[in-house]
Amino acid sequence: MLQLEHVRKRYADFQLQCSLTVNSGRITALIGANGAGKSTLFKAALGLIAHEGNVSLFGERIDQPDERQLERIGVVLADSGFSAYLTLQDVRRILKRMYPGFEEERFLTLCRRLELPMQKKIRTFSTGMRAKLKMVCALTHQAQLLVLDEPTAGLDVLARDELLELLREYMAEDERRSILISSHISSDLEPLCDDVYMIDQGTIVLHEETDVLLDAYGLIKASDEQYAHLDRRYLLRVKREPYGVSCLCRERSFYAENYPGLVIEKGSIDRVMTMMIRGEQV
Ligand SMILES: Nc1ncnc2c1ncn2[C@@H]1O[C@H](COP(=O)(O)OP(=O)(O)OP(=O)(O)O)[C@@H](O)[C@H]1O
Repeated sequence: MLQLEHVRKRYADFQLQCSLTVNSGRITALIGANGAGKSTLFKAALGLIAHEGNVSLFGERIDQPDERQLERIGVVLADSGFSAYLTLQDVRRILKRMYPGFEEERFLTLCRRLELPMQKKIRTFSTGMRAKLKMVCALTHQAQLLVLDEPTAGLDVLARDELLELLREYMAEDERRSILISSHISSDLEPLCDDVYMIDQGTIVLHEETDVLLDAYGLIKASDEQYAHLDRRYLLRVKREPYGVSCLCRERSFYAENYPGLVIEKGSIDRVMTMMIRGEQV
């Protein structure tokens, strides 16, 4: 559905250099700290910034998506939005002109469901209301692919939950749809996404299926002596701790079976991400 191959973008103090694939029917998450390069990757994928490397969208190599392709993508970007002087009635009219597939009824229903007032100017909207509006716009023109950069940024836990539910409903409606979504709140993405890409300083440091990450990865907490005897085959990162070392491993069950008494915690996106960035290569 969307493929980035060796995409490179250079700024004065930063370089993005990555490959990433969003497959049909999948929710793919891009996780990274502030400044890791998430927005730059999204902009490169959408042809909003010049870059090297290849981007394919809906099976076609593109420099910039054309109108026809854009109609098939629902986008939320950090710095996108409508003029603050418009109302949702205005937005409804604009979307109707922009998108042949605009679903007016769904737009109205979602605005009601998310308690977005039709008559008020957007400048009176709170941060959360603006975030909800962006999502409504992305969800109401029969897009096949959603590209969502931090769609839940600035939202409280209830509002985040509401938007994540909308994404689940969107996917349930058609099994060929896909989502690329970024966030630095990994608890939002863990139950939602099928694939996780972790990005650090412009480079993808890990790509894994979420199920594999949660089932097979683990965090070993070992004394120096225990560490000295550990089989290193599946150790990915190690970090010094007051009690000895913590190690990120794959094949958690291998260590559990072969080293009884060793403390091994289950993997989570946060734990894996922290170790991939802060830990040292084994
Ligand atoms: N137009 C630009 N000119 C120069 N540097 C830029 C530009 N846009 C982004 N950068 C730099 O690229 C790096 C990555 O920025 P980017 O916005 O992609 O990160 P991010 O992962 O989206 O961060 P955040 O989570 O804080 O939004 C940063 O160091 C940023 O300063």
